[in-house]
Amino acid sequence: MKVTVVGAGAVGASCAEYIAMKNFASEVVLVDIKEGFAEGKAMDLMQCASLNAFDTKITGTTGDYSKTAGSKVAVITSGIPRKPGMTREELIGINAGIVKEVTANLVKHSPDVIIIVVSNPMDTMAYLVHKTSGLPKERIIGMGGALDSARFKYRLAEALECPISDVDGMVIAAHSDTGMLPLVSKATRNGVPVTEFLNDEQVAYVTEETKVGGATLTKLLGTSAWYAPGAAVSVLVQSILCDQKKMIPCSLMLDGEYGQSDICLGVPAIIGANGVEKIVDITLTDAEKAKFAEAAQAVREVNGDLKF
Ligand SMILES: NC(=O)C1=CN([C@@H]2O[C@H](COP(=O)(O)OP(=O)(O)OC[C@H]3O[C@@H](n4cnc5c(N)ncnc54)[C@H](O)[C@@H]3O)[C@@H](O)[C@H]2O)C=CC1
Ligand SMILES: O=C([O-])CC(=O)C(=O)O
Repeated sequence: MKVTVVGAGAVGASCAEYIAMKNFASEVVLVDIKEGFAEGKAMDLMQCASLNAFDTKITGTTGDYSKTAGSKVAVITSGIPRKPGMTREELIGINAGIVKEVTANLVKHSPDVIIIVVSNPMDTMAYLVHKTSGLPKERIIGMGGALDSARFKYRLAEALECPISDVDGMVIAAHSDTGMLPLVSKATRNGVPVTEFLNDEQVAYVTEETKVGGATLTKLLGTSAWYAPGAAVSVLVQSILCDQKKMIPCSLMLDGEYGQSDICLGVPAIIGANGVEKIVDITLTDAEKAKFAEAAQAVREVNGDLKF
């Protein structure tokens, strides 16, 4: 099955690389606006095929969306990343126009496509795709929670001084420095609540470092991260293409779930061949419910800046 990745920059190329390396897609089409850039990235990646033993065909195009026709999944990574000191929300002015235009081109050539939105501010960009694409809500997925949960597990394992594979945990709510909600109450080390091992100070450190995970990397790198974002997208794409029905937190259009409507926010969902197969309603503590509502309010304000 064919996957399109729009934006052949840092995140887009990483998405294409991880998808190809996992060898579950027949073709990945990279699209970029910069002349020759997607073609070059595709060629470089294809020259890894014999070295890394994958058969996925990777092609590139400068803006010719006819090459994306019949895509099962399209990933939108086009747009600018933040620089140190910026918030994701500050990217809305440039990225909204790009995401809207790219969405229209994708849907024109692949009316049955499932869109994964990566460009920031992601929750608002996912909302924009809902409002402008005409696609059913099951076929629009914002990627944030998969990445934020991976960062949560990284920080938990660091605090617990244990392998990351011993740790489980999930981050929901907004993909923003203040609106992320790492669910400490549900995080475990081999099934045992992490709160049995970590004191309040350690828990507060893990929570805060998780929330600013993207900002920390942006400060270190001078631009935002790409390896873990690409890997997180590849997990979502694989769950769709292979109908794995994994439970993954994603930014989805809510219609009463978690007390919210007409907003995209990170919630756990079953992701399979049809896209979003079910939003999973989990029990939150009162404090978590309050934080979820606070995050929703902040995202709603950013959504208010959109012009359709
Ligand atoms: N949701 C998430 O978890 C994450 C989101 N991001 C976001 O992903 C986006 C991309 O980040 P990077 O790849 O680091 O940026 P980048 O600058 O390396 O790549 C972006 C690419 O988009 C292309 N582009 C711009 N306008 C286009 C258009 N109209 N059509 C096709 N291509 C176009 C550019 O030419 C560039 O190659 C940013 O908005 C960033 O904030 C990044 C990491 C994680
Ligand atoms: O931090 C950023 O701007 C990019 C992003 O969303 C992330 O890495 O989580």
